[in-house]
Amino acid sequence: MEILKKTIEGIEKINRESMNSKEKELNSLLKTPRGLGKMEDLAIQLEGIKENYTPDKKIVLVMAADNGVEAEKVSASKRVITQYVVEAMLSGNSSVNSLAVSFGADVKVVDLGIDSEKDFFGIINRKIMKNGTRNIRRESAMTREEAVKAIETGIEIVDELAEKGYNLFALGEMGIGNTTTSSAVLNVLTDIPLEEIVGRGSGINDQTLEHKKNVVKESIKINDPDKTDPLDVLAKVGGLDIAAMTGAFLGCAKNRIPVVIDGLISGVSALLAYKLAENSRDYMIPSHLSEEPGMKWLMKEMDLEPVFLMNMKLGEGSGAVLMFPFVEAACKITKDVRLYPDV
Ligand SMILES: Cc1cc2ncn([C@H]3O[C@H](COP(=O)(O)O)[C@@H](O)[C@H]3O)c2cc1C
Ligand SMILES: O=C(O)c1cccnc1
Repeated sequence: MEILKKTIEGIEKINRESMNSKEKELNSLLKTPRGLGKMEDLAIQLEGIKENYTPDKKIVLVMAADNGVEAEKVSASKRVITQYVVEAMLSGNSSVNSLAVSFGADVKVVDLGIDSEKDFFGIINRKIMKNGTRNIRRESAMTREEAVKAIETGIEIVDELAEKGYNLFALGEMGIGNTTTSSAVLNVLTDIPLEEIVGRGSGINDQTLEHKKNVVKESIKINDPDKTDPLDVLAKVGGLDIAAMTGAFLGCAKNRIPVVIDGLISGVSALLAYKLAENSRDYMIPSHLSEEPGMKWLMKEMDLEPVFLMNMKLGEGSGAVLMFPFVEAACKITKDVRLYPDV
């Protein structure tokens, strides 16, 4: 708990003065006022995070773990798919790797609780629960201690990677069943009705969708999480993947590193980080509007606006990494564009 407490205390607001001077600089360029729209907002945000910021080393950090609720048949895929996809990621052959190569980013995967005895080559092994979380339809996913440990693991990993020079992060995940857990967390933390949140995840049919909504409803009823206590909500109906991403969002904010949000699960983790430390939102950059219905509500809740409408519904950080070239370009505007002449 000490690491989490210190991290929360260490997250500062981004620098208003630097942002104002960047805005002035952008307004002095040979273009229409605010002509570059959101690219200008991004340039201003990045300057507030760090003066003269430019991305040097870019990374998609994937938090992987299994979710006990998979036993309720809420996903189109079997539990074992978590490890198959993780193995593909580690050999450079999952969807996110394909995109990351184009955008010059590394991909690293953390095992928080993949239900497998395998020694995955190249993984960051930080297993907290050997077989993944417990089934939220029956009991708490984690104890509060386990949830805090997973958050703190996320923080520590960001610290280690920041030490190695990574200064632009995208946060993704892999864990069959995690659109169920993240929908449950979102439903408890907001007043948005379940009908508006629960979606098809990795591709379920109408009948399973109704079943999934019931599982979320019953899981919340059985665990009765305290909506005013984000850690209680996370521990009872969340997951290790969500917890570790929550920590990573906090860790990036503490290290003054910009961090891109991916889809629903990444977004729910961002929301948890925001609830734990309001200032952490200043360091977050939205990317795409996932097709999971909860995503648009989640963005509204955080007062963020996604940039891409790509019809993506995958996770892994695949939508977030698309934002990397935009971050790079935003940093260059005031370096490259001429000043407006005095005429
Ligand atoms: C082959 C495959 C690759 C994936 N990569 C990410 N996910 C995504 O799907 C899962 C969430 O959906 P649900 O809640 O329905 O299980 C997560 O693991 C997420 O990362 C995948 C899913 C599959 C099947
Ligand atoms: O929004 C997401 O991140 C998402 C959607 C479907 C499946 N997996 C992840």
